[in-house]
Amino acid sequence: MSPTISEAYRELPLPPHHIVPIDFGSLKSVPFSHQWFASDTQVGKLSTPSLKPRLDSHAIPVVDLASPDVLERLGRACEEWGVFQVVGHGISSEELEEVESQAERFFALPPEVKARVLRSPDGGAGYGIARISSFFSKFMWHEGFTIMGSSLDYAKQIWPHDYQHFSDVMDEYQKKVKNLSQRLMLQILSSLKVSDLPETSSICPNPATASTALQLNHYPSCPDPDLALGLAPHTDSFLITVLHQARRAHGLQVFNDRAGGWVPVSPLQNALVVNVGDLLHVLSNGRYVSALHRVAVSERSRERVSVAYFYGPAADAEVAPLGAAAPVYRRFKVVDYVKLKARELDKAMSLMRI
Ligand SMILES: C=C1C[C@]23C[C@H]1CC[C@H]2[C@@]12CCC[C@@](C)(C(=O)O1)[C@H]2[C@@H]3C(=O)O
Ligand SMILES: O=C(O)CCC(=O)C(=O)O
Ligand SMILES: [Fe+2]
Repeated sequence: MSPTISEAYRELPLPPHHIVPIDFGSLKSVPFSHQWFASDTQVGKLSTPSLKPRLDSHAIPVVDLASPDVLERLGRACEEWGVFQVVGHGISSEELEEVESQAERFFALPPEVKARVLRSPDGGAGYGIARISSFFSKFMWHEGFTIMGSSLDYAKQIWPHDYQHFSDVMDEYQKKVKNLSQRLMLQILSSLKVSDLPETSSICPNPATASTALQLNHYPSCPDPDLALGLAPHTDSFLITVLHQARRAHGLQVFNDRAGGWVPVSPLQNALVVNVGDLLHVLSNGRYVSALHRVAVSERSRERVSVAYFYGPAADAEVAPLGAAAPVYRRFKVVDYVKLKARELDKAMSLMRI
């Protein structure tokens, strides 16, 4: 049997307080455990003096997949930002809204029902706090539900007599967003203009063996948004992430060197946000940036939901810079990188440098 991404977490089980979220619904103020100060948001070299973004969001590229110069636009967006919004992606707004409302339906359940699908201490999928939480001294204003593969078994545990709809919606969405991810990956890889791309084997990647995860994110309404942080700064690990953020749900910010700070990624009607992940950064030999991003809790008494789809090569596939005369990253197995990141977080990428 080939390894799966979840197996990467076997060696590093998390304690329960890094799995089970607090009962946000019962809180009238932000507990000390969830109050962030400037020094808490330091991740490696990047510290953030304030949660207020410094710039406006117009700079984030919007790429229409139907535009004739789509490859050039994708390439530039990946190189300069590592994040962009796609329109003309073919997934209908009805479908996105349905996924969003099923996610809301799940998060609205009482804590003891959500606990039926709790992530296991040594696993990757299930309900709980984001895995990166263990690297920070404060907890995030966030709960998540990671689905790997079909959501049917989870749905049966959550709604024993009414599981079909949730499961149909989530699995149908995974199919569509997987097709979109594959299409984007092929275009992004051709935007790299590498002369001899390997066959659609491991790296390209092969949709039949790809590592995928659907992550439902919930940022509950918060009594004091200035004190809390939705999701701490991180880069996504796989090749690309395709994210749907609910309308009017501000909060996602991306760090950009050229812009000199945090830039909000404002929700755009019918657009999906695409992030370059660590593995695409490696394939491009460092040319495409794996975007550092975070989520601020922007508004009082407004909750926020987002749905992220992570797309990567098979867990046992090998990744290395494509066609680079002077590679700056070693060749490594995807599963080994996920293990290393579980231990080292933001240091993992530089440990793979030659
Ligand atoms: C398939 C993935 C991708 C994961 C790990 C695993 C399951 C859940 C994903 C997230 C979702 C929340 C942010 C993140 C940083 C986290 O803590 O869990 C992501 C992480 C990654 O991109 O590394
Ligand atoms: O909720 C968001 O906008 C971002 C979520 C995210 O970064 C993630 O799931 O990795
Ligand atoms: Fe992310």
